[in-house]
Amino acid sequence: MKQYLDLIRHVKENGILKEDRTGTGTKSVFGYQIRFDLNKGFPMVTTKKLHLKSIIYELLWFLKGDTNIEYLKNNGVKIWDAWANENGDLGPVYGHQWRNWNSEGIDQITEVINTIKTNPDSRRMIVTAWNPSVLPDTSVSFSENVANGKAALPPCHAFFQFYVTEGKLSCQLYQRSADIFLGVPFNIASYALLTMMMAQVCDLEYGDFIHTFGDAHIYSNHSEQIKLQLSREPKALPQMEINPSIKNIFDFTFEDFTLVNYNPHPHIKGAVAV
Ligand SMILES: Nc1nc(=O)c2c([nH]1)NC[C@@H]1CN(c3ccc(C(=O)N[C@@H](CCC(=O)O)C(=O)O)cc3)CN21
Ligand SMILES: O=c1ccn([C@H]2C[C@H](O)[C@@H](COP(=O)(O)O)O2)c(=O)[nH]1
Repeated sequence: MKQYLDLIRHVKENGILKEDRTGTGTKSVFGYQIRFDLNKGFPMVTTKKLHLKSIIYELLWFLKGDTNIEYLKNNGVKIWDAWANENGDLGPVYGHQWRNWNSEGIDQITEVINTIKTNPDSRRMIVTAWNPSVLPDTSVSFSENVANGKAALPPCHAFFQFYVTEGKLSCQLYQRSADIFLGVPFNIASYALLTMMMAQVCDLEYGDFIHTFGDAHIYSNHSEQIKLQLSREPKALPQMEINPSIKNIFDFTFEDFTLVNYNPHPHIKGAVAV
């Protein structure tokens, strides 16, 4: 995961100190891109141990169109707890926009798969979670926004596009805001996995995952953790094995994924900025 360590070094060396919504403070750059050839191993950060279970269940939860944390909780995933209301709702976040955009019945995932299969040269194979009509009012609480039909948080991984060439499927993500220590390792693995799942159900080989960043930041309370990661020697990438019999994107279950040869350095704790 040289690409991830290079991103960290780039922000450490070129980042500007910047205040942020959470009041934590960040070192930030605007605009950066990394690329992973999905045939060269599964892009899981190895300089700290990642909780793959949370990544897989979160992705399956997005694909279900679910926006209540109950499913995540039932599977031991806590990463969205801080933003949900007392009923576990987050408002119309990622899953809602992917499967039922703007509550208009537009299933962007089904539509993009149909286009990949029937018109792979299309330059319009896009899924957008960004929906200006449900952006939260930052002067009120997360739960008040949810009560008003708004999203608790606007999407960070906001917009992605597919591309087919030589029988391979690639995906590029635009992430408007990126927490380099906590969020980004999850986001890389999640979109790499989504690209591989999409390739399998469209009978295509794996291409690249390209990750484009807007505001890429290191929170001030993550600088020791980041330093520790840079001191560690990266390990070889693991491989992700996916049950080859699944041919419908909505049929995948947790048991269909097996990560092999993942030998990371130990986990590093860090507080999440809310
Ligand atoms: N500040 C911030 N950073 C984020 O990455 C983030 C948000 N907020 N808000 C919305 C989602 C939630 N995401 C999160 C939230 C928490 C962890 C986290 O605490 N990770 C720990 C524990 C992992 C686990 O329990 O599975 C980690 O060590 O990776 C990761 C991603 C990504 N997003
Ligand atoms: O998938 C995700 C979701 C969130 N983040 C980070 C990026 C920011 O640090 C916060 C969101 O705060 P905003 O003020 O809305 O930008 O969460 C992430 O890295 N990945």
